[in-house]
Amino acid sequence: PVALKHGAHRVGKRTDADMAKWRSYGLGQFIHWGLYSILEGKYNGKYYNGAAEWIRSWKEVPHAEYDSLYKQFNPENFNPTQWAKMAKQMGVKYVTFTTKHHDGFCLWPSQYTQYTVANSPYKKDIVKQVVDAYTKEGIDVYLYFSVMDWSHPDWRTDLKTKEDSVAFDRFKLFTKNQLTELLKMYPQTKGLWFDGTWDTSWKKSGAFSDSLEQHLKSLIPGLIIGSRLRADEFGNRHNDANGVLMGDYEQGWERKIPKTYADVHGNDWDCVMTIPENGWGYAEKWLGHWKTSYECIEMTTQCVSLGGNFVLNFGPKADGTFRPEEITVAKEMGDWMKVNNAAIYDCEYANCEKQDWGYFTKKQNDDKIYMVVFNVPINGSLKVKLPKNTSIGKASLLQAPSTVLSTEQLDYNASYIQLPKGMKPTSPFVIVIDTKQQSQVETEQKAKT
Ligand SMILES: C[C@@H]1N[C@@H](C(=O)NCc2ccccc2)[C@H](O)[C@@H]1O
Repeated sequence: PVALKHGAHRVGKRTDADMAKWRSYGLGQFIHWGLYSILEGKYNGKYYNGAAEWIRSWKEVPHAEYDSLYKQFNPENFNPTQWAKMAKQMGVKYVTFTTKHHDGFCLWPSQYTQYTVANSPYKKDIVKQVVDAYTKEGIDVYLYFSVMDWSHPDWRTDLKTKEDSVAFDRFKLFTKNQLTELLKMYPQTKGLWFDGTWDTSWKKSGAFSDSLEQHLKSLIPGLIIGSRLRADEFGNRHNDANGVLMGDYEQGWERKIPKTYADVHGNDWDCVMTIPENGWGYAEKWLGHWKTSYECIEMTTQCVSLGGNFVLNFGPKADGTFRPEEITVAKEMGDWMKVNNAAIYDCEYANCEKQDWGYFTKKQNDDKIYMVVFNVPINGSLKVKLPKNTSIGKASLLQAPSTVLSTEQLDYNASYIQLPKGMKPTSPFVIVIDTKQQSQVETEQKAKT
């Protein structure tokens, strides 16, 4: 292995209680809200076909125009309690909220810049209101922070000259100061979700990113920070020069989901996902397909079945309200989670091979296995293959525990589960199976002879 001073400081998953809590979440909410929400993905009557929160980078938008949008920011319908209650009903266990996106506008009254909500007509501290309201609903709060800051004169995409390095040193101190004040002002923060760290300037700042991470963790012990913050001293990101993941979980799954367990390399990970095809900030027009609650339920299940968390994004309008499509997705997911959350919360990879009818999840610290069924074969019987020497003890419906399902054993680790005759599922449902090991089976069979 390569001798590294600023690579990963741990091999394998964190084993502390704070990380165990993170690992148990299953479902989270992302919220992207900022000045881009005012433009709604369009400018001068033309629609931007990129991600709406990137509209400042569109050639049609003069930077000075964009940067003066803060003078209009006054979300009169912003009601953080309503936001938190919608999230609670949806069944999310944590929220990740944009404190500062790439445009550099701060939704908290930072003392290190004038470009903040304190200087908008709204004036009040939005981050505080979100942190307090979600914490009150029992939802853990994580803060999104973009290192890349298009508004800051000292931001550099690369460090080509001495001047670049002198400026970027000032920028790094500014970044450290802002993050320090965020953790001091909002000590309930459970973790930081970093973004905007792909440029060469940051790849050349591996040692700084390492000391910054350690500094932040000294302010809030147990703080959870993903792999997107760090670079090692050779400019490697996510995995260091020895292929070891830096940070507490892998943050590479943006708008994509791993196909197999092998793809997650034994790491903790989250998948962050948009309801439209792309775009995190509010856009008046959603281009292409946007996801139904059914698709979001399947993605949540898929992520939990591979040991990760699914974090679904909501982009409120500039006035603080959510669009109907997002309200509907939250409501319908919540209705499903109300009945089926046992297969999502505190669950992990079941180490069973994927089968056509849906996904396996397994209760952490327990042998209970859940089958979340999305596809019922025409003959109404589900073929279930379990790990070697493992067979079904009892199969029952999560939503009707007294309904025991008839199972026909094919061999030690395969069975057919027959659905009850009259059962006509109209939404994904969960079968709970108590497993038994082959040695148990043999004992029972011997007892019979
Ligand atoms: C969470 C999202 N990340 C921001 C972004 O710039 N994504 C572009 C990107 C896409 C894939 C890997 C790294 C970066 C988007 O604007 C959202 O904030």
